[in-house]
Amino acid sequence: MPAHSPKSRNRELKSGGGGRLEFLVLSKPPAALQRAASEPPSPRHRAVQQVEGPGSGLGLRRDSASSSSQPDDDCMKLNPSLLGIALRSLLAIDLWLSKRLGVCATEDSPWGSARPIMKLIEVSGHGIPWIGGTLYCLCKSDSTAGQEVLLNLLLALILDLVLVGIVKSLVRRRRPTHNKMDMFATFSVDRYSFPSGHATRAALGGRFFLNHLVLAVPLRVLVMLWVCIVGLSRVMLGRHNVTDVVCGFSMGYLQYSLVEYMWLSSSNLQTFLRLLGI
Ligand SMILES: CC(C)=CCC/C(C)=C/CC/C(C)=C/COP(=O)(O)O
Repeated sequence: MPAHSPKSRNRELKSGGGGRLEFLVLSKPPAALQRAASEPPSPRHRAVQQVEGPGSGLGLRRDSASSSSQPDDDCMKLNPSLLGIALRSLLAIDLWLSKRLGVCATEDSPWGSARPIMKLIEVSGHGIPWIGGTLYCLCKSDSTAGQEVLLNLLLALILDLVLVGIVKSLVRRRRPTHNKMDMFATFSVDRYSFPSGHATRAALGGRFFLNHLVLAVPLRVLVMLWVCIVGLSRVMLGRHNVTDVVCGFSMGYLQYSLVEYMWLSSSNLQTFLRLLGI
């Protein structure tokens, strides 16, 4: 008998033909399939429906009676895309890895004794010392070149706070469950974790330092090390998942490029300050 005869198709259908069945549905719904749709769901499919809930998009909802009225929509649901599977796998790896790396999440964690030093690193990447420090240096600076760099840094840090706040409130990804929320001076959006504001600031500030300060090689290495340690400490403290930090680094890196692109020269700044009446 040929492999794709109607009888063999029906046999696959009755034996719950798996992925094969999905292709048959995509091409043209045979009469046997429509009959199957009106039959009560098998216990296995009922269980899957309960686990995934409605709208999970995993494609096993073909069994529900209502689905026979919208065959085109069903075709989409029956075939989880490769991208979807890849994203789900990445997310699962991210959660697993972040939990394993969250060794300083509480005092009772395996590396709980290193928590104070991790929190010190957290302070070094916090917005208050960065913005406060830049403002202080700006007041103390007596050269036009220095003022220009510092004012651009200040604007960059403010832009970073705004952009991170916007992305956090759009994505609304919860912080890891093992995180103990004992951070100081947070905004309300900081209950969300994507992207890591410390990581964006570290990448932005690190690039700023490397490009605008004349530093000896050991100091340049130290700056890069600090950026990496800030990122790692976010995951070790349980504040973030790995993807929050990786995306935070990318976002901070891009923000620096944006700041370079929109760089305000000292003459522009003086006009700007005059407009503000300062
Ligand atoms: C000068 C002034 C008003 C600064 C505000 C700085 C401030 C409160 C920034 C928030 C920093 C923060 C807690 C970010 C969250 O970082 P994640 O890495 O946990 O996303």
